[in-house]
Amino acid sequence: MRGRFITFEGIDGAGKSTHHTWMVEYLRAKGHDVVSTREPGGTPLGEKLRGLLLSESMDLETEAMLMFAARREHIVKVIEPALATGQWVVSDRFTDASFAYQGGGRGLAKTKLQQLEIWVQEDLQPNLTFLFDLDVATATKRLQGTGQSADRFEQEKADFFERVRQAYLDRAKEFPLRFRVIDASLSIAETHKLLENIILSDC
Ligand SMILES: Nc1ncnc2c1ncn2[C@@H]1O[C@H](COP(=O)(O)OP(=O)(O)OP(=O)(O)O)[C@@H](O)[C@H]1O
Ligand SMILES: Cc1cn([C@H]2C[C@H](O)[C@@H](COP(=O)(O)O)O2)c(=O)[nH]c1=O
Repeated sequence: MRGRFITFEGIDGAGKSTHHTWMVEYLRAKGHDVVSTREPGGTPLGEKLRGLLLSESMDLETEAMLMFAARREHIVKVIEPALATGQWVVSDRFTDASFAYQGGGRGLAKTKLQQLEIWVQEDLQPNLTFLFDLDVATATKRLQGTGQSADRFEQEKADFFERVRQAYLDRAKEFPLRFRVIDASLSIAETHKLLENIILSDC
């Protein structure tokens, strides 16, 4: 049986990596064979592209195409082979991030993103996407609390993240069957309970 493909999305600092890590452990404890991965990244080439994307200044269309180039490598080398053998793939970000960041945040035309999506993904879509929705001020405070230096995206201003947040919410409205919007202001323990209930009823 084909595995399930679950993605985690949200603005930087919303908590998706925290919950992604928890979900991978939760599913493994339930006996699933889980591939834990992330974007940009997930393959040796994808991780090299991630290094460039998170640090080098570049043209917006170059940025979008590099995100999708890393994604193509990820799909062909990791995601599809895993799903085909019944493994579950749990990814910290996927294509919704391109619509939110390059589309909403930076203003790249949606039609261009849609063309890249069809080219790179063919018929592949996640079975389930968790969107961690949080106000920008709280997300920024959480990021500052980690004490880590900010990458090229995290250095963007609040209005950029307001647009990214709105683009994610628009995307969730467009694909209501796939998305579950999570109030990311809940405590970590409350969120995990919520995720557990969703997984038990959906999968
Ligand atoms: N529900 C929560 N309540 C309070 N703090 C939280 C919550 N979820 C995560 N955090 C904390 O917020 C910080 C950022 O969390 P995390 O790295 O998971 O965010 P993220 O959305 O993955 O960010 P990025 O996309 O930049 O990696 C961490 O210190 C984490 O412990
Ligand atoms: C997949 C993808 C990612 N991004 C941005 C969003 C984040 O700021 C970084 C990845 O870092 P994270 O903290 O590990 O989530 O990349 C993007 O702009 N477009 C994309 O398609």
